Amino acid sequence: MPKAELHLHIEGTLEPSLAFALAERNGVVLPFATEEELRAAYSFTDLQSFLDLYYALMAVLRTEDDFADLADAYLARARRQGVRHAEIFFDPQAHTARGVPVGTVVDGLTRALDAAPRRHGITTRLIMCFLRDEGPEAALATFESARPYLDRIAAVGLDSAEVGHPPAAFREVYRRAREAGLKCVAHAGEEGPPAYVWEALDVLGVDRVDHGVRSMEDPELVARLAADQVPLTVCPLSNLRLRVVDRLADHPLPAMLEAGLLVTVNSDDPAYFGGYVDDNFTAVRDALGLDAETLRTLARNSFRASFLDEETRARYLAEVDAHRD
Ligand SMILES: Nc1ncnc2[nH]cnc12
Ligand SMILES: [Zn+2]
Repeated sequence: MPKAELHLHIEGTLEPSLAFALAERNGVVLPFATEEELRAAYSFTDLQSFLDLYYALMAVLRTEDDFADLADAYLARARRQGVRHAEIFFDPQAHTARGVPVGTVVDGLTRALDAAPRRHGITTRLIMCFLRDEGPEAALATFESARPYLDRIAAVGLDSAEVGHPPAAFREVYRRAREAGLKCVAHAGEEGPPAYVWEALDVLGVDRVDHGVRSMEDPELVARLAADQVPLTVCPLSNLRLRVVDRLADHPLPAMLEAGLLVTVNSDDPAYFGGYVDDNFTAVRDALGLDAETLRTLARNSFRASFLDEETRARYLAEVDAHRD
């Protein structure tokens, strides 16, 4: 099924094999002797336990080539999963903190993204995320340091440790982003309460909410999201691995669809969570008993919720309608 992926951290596509290859290339010593040892650490109790490993492993990403190789490897895999369009997050602060300039990151990623239509048959957008646990001043400094690259960036986002870091503090950086013509998204309602989703909508003015699954605890919020058809980028295998849900069979995805929300299915950090986007489609189909029409709705939603121009969006939607299993 043709689909768009709208919630994908490029750093979360760093597979153990590439991590070890880049460690070797850059002379970085990892605190794991083998790929098996590293994989054994992929047992998470919550978001923070994942983030600790996610940031640690980024030590191997140092040069423009590293970022280009990382993105190209993701795009090759994504195409095999039916992805025709990808809107890709990156975390500049996770790299500048280690002395890697934002320009190195953007140049490497855009080298792979620019080649993607002809190399992989995938169109892309780039979304620059701020690390909410680093605070609003650091986000502002990051935004200003990225100004020379904004013509290659479609949107800003907000990620990292959610609880205790509500969206409202980031009002000014989102105002500047919108003023610069960028779209706005934010992680909210993953581990954080519905109040954070309200703030993302009303204070930051986001065009999409990333995750948003805890919105289901607040009927008024559900009504608002449905009325405005605010897209939610849901990541089922991520929610399972980070213990947002105990079992995939308990996932609120069917209730979200039932409530008329514009829901999409995505992979978040596929190298860590046991599956790329089509694996997420298959997992929810099997665990939640979703039928073929519902899966097609999810694929249609992914293009409807994208930042594509209308003409390209219509072309992809026609591909979904023409698709036969
Ligand atoms: N699921 C997630 N939530 C918040 N920040 C993240 N960074 C990478 N993956 C994330
Ligand atoms: Zn995410």
